[in-house]
Amino acid sequence: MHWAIDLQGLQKTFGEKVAVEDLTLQIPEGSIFGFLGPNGAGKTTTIKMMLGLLRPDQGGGKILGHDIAQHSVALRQKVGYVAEVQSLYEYMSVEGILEFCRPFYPKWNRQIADKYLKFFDLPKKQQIKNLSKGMKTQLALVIAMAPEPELLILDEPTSGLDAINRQEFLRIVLEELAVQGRTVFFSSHLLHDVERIADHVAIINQGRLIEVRDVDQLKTTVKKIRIVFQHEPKDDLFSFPGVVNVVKEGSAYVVSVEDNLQEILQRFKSVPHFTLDVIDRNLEDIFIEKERGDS
Ligand SMILES: Nc1ncnc2c1ncn2[C@@H]1O[C@H](COP(=O)(O)OP(=O)(O)OP(=O)(O)O)[C@@H](O)[C@H]1O
Repeated sequence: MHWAIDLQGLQKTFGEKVAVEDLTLQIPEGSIFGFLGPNGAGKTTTIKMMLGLLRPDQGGGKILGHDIAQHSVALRQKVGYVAEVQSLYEYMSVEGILEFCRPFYPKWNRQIADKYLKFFDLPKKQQIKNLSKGMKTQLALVIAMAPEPELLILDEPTSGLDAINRQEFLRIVLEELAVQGRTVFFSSHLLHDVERIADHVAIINQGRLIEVRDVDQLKTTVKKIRIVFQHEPKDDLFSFPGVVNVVKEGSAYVVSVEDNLQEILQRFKSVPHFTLDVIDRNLEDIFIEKERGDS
């Protein structure tokens, strides 16, 4: 397996605050990877360490095979990055900044830049300082896409965009990059966006990686079973690998399952019951449960 991103024990502390703690994460080439977490979880700090913009206190890693500590130009030319807050030269015009960026990238593709300028309807002559926040994000994406990056890193890419532009933005990420087998790493706290486009997802909270999952697997094997028994079941009914949480809601037991779904269903079905329902847990449920530390 080739890893596009291979991070080993990354750690960063600001004063007393451990922003990222012993983070190890490997992301296969060609995946669309959603990096989920609430505000202050450590997403931006992780991304900045990946890009060599922040030096880790401990640990290290490789991006597209390049050591992150080396700040290599070759790596920068292969990675597109859209920051959470855009720091573009405000005095330049839209076309001016594209001309400015072009010489840094041997693979800069003018047709791609033009295509997205048109697509987002960005005014070429407009000064950057007069663009809205969403337009700046769109321009940053144009700049990140034009060099045909092997890896695109997006930090909360949709936060400044309205709903329609968000959809379009995500569609581009999917159509242009995923189809070509490039890797996309994007952070978000919007579960819905992540669920729609990511094939893998990691959840980070308080600097710690809580979970890394395959989204399809998550959707097929991670379920809740809601069951109303005819008689109170024996305690050991729920002691089975894959059962991660059991909550009593009125007369029903709601059992969170992460593995061995079929076996667990058989087990429950063999006990006299009135009703048994299998309920999907979407990322949001899982995320909230993990946040609370329920499971
Ligand atoms: N330069 C800094 N100096 C001090 N503390 C910092 C610095 N950068 C980040 N932090 C702290 O580290 C923690 C992680 O911040 P980070 O920006 O990585 O989170 P995030 O997940 O990207 O959050 P958000 O979604 O709000 O952008 C926060 O508690 C933040 O206050």
